[in-house]
Amino acid sequence: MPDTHADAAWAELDRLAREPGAGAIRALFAADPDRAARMTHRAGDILLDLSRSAVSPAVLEALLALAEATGAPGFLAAMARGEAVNATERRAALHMALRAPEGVRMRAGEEDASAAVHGTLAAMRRFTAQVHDGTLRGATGARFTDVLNIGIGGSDLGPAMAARALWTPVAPMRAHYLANVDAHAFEEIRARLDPARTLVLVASKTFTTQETMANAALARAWLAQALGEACAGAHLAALSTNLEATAAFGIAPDRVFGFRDWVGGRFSMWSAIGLSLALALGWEAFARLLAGARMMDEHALTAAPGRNLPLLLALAEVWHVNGLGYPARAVLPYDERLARFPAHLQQLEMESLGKAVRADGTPAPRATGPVVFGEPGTNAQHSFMQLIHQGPRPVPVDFILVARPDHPHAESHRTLLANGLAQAEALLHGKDAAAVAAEMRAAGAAEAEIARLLPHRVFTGDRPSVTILLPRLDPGTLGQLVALYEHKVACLGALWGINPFDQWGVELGKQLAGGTLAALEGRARAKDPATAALVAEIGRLAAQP
Ligand SMILES: O=P(O)(O)OC[C@H]1O[C@](O)(CO)[C@@H](O)[C@@H]1O
Repeated sequence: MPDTHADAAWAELDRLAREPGAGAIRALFAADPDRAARMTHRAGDILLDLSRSAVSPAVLEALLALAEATGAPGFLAAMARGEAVNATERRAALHMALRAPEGVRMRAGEEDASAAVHGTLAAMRRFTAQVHDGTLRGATGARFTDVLNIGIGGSDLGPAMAARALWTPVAPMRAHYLANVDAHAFEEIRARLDPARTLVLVASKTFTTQETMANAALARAWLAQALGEACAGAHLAALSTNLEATAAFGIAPDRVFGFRDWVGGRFSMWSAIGLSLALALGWEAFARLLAGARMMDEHALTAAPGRNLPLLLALAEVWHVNGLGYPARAVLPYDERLARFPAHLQQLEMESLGKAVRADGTPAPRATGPVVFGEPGTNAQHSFMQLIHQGPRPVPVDFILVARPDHPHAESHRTLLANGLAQAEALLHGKDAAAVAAEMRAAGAAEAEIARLLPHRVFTGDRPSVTILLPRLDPGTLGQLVALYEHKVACLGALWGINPFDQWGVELGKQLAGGTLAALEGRARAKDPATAALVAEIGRLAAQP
């Protein structure tokens, strides 16, 4: 579609944003008693309630016109066709191939992506079975009980999140995740591990990431010291696209599980990067995770725009960010098992959408990805929710609720859900001055006291949220949930015209770290005066007894 169509769609959204009452959500409910039902959509096991978003029927129409004009649904289709949608790096973004069943053939350019994927899955499955049945053991003959995944960013966050969400005490192995180059993290994890029973996975797409290589060296030295130099290899495997580097690190080729450059780091938990999940949760669980994601892929690729969950989620974000100017969004899973889900989304969304330049190199004329942060409810309520209820700028919230718990404490679960539902209600309805005054009067407060506290106790309301409801948390529903957000990110890339699959913004700090390391080691002087002064002070403090 020519840009003029997109310009016209944006102009209509800008016009709607200037209308009095834009963003007034209670008025939308007042105007339409069926809004809750009308704005609730389902796909697979997922229910998405957009009724408490600030999207009005007119805004939705304009947003759908924008989706058509920017070719957002077509962008997902181009991804699935293996086109080089990652324009700056001239690559496909074919994570959908990682969860496509055998028989569905997907290509990345000339390459038969599906053949590569199923070859790796078969190798991962064999390896997992051999570890579980004891065919593959540690150097002392002990069975592996623990898997330590060493990786960072996309080589850590997705698997760490899913392991936390899905692990149960009856699972075949325990999984541990080491990401930070801060060796306090290594020391803390190794204190929990028996090297004789630990399988170490070095997870790095590039196999050059400084943090991961440093931690891998620490882990190998730990294994060598405990078991002998020659035995360390029996405890190591690699998950990477860089087979030369894994060989140089000394990992035997049959211990290397590969993937291709058309798998972006933050979309890679379905690839060999997910091996820790297969080991810790069992192959069936990993397969169900993939199948869940596949279900969402099919929905995203085939559902009409007005019923397409990832697209609708993306469109609501466009309205909140561009129409109403809300610069952040909070993600609140009301399920402790999803404690790392916000961290996964932080990378998925902010590394993908934190761009000020469009895919064609021109400046993005509008705001793009918002700040994303979150914590599990109810903990968040006793932390940053004050700002979300009463801060000057609304922060839309994604509430994620799970209907059925996997524990026997029904009352705790009802309390948890009641809190999540109540937060969404409080954000929407707020509490006006009359209600506050009446409440205080009923409690016997003096008029002067009411006047003094009234401004502090008023809630404006009309603060947007969306609610995602899962029937239960299991590999299938988690796969659907993660893929929902992956496709939302891709849709936003298309809507904003930015490339959601590159991440040049992380390069500069990496480059400068080399120079600052030289300064810390006394081999060079830091160029930046503030860094030079801090390096000197660090040296002085570190030398103190
Ligand atoms: O898997 P690798 O190559 O070690 O990279 C880890 C992470 O580093 C980044 O490239 C940048 O932080 C992420 O995109 C990626 O997930």
